[in-house]
Amino acid sequence: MADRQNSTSQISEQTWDALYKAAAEARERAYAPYSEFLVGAALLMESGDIYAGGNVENASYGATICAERSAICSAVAGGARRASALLVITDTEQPAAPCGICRQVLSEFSDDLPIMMANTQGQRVPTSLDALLPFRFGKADLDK
Ligand SMILES: O=c1ccn([C@H]2C[C@H](O)[C@@H](CO)O2)c(=O)[nH]1
Ligand SMILES: [Zn+2]
Repeated sequence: MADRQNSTSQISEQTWDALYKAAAEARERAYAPYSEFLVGAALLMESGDIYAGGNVENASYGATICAERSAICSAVAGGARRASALLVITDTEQPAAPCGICRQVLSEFSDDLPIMMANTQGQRVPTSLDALLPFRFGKADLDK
């Protein structure tokens, strides 16, 4: 298993800055009229391209799509598959972590994924998918 604390250091500060900017812009465009909790996410893909997304809520609350999954859908639609880094931004005192559903969806498109949890004040907390989702269920588990 990859280093739980420091996989974010594999990504340059310049790249994290680019991801922060993309995620913050996507957050501004999030559609969250019900919770008014705007979230932005930006993914660096192995291609080098960055894809971002905001949360997209629905009057049928359970149909809501989180920012992280919105970014994944955008990346897949753009032809990208493997993710190298994720930054998530919220307007909270402490940066918030991706929800459980998003952790599972991110797992489909990455091995260990360096993750930066950020807030609009500019705080950044490093973590990784290995730390947030140990003992993952994946494609290999479907082999009978
Ligand atoms: O990691 C998370 C957690 C929540 N949300 C969204 C879903 C919903 O629109 C709002 C409140 O839960 O925040 C995300 O986008 N990502
Ligand atoms: Zn989520």
